[in-house]
Amino acid sequence: MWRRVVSLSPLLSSSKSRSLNQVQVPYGFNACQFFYTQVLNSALICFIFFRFIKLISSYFAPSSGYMAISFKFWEIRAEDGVSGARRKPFVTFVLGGPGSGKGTQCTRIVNTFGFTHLSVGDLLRKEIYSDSENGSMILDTIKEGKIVSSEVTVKLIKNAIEASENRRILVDGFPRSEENRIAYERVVGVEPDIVLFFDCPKEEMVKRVLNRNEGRIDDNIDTVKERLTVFSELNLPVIKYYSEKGKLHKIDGTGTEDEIFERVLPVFAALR
Ligand SMILES: Nc1ncnc2c1ncn2[C@@H]1O[C@H](COP(=O)(O)OP(=O)(O)O)[C@@H](O)[C@H]1O
Ligand SMILES: O=c1ccn([C@@H]2O[C@H](COP(=O)(O)OP(=O)(O)O)[C@@H](O)[C@H]2O)c(=O)[nH]1
Ligand SMILES: [Mg+2]
Repeated sequence: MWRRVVSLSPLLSSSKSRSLNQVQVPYGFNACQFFYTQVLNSALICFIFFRFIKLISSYFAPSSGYMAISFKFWEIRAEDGVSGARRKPFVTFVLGGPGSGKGTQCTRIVNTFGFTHLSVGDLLRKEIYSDSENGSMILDTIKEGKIVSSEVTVKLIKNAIEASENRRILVDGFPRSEENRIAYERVVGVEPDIVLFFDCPKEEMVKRVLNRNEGRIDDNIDTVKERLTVFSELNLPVIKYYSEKGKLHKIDGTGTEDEIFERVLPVFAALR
């Protein structure tokens, strides 16, 4: 009996237990040998079993507790700029000009597909009111319709992604320039999985922004004009980049909110 167990446990049978085995007491009760073989074997099997379950669940059950553990692992690796392969969060960038309906459609995607919505504009506005050292610079930049430096924005996004327990994340309104995009990839270490672009005529965007009625300092005709120029000059190249990479889903942003969402649904159909 002993011989059989020991021969099945090459990893656990130490040279000591093997020599004991060879010298004598192969059939007698030996507490030390019993521990090395039976108890440690069971522990090893349990360990391997749970590692296996964890690995499987990280691939097939994104919202499970095990996935949360895997996500933490990704965070640690992302610090080094290393892509965590399939363990990373599932990130969707949501792009479009001012008033194209990004925020509105994000709310629907959240409700239907369980994403967490990170509006980068909202993150920046929070900074203004939280008395942070960058507050006044952000306020001035938003008022002028320009783009806040990548150093500030990417840090806010990275922190928000790391704070999220949810693996599915919508990054709304970013990257707004090629420089933004490159900085994000350098700091966070991964590319987005999907990029949505709400394509809307300028006159419609201006009309929506001027009717938005949220008390925003940039919802006025002068700022919106500047934002449209910035959008054409700096944001369109980003959209082109993702289009060439085959990641872009261009959505017609005209019509009712319902009609637009109908066009969004197929993009995420596989995630239902
Ligand atoms: N399909 C639509 N038709 C008319 N108004 C819309 C539509 N989608 C959004 N809006 C309104 O237009 C304004 C801008 O929408 P929002 O989602 O904030 O756009 P963005 O985030 O791209 O600036 C909001 O007041 C919103 O309620
Ligand atoms: O990545 C970003 C996102 C926003 N902004 C600034 O925040 C403003 C408002 O952005 P938001 O996405 O809230 O506006 P929206 O497009 O939804 O109207 C922009 O015009 C920019 O000045 C920025 O600098 N970088
Ligand atoms: Mg918005």
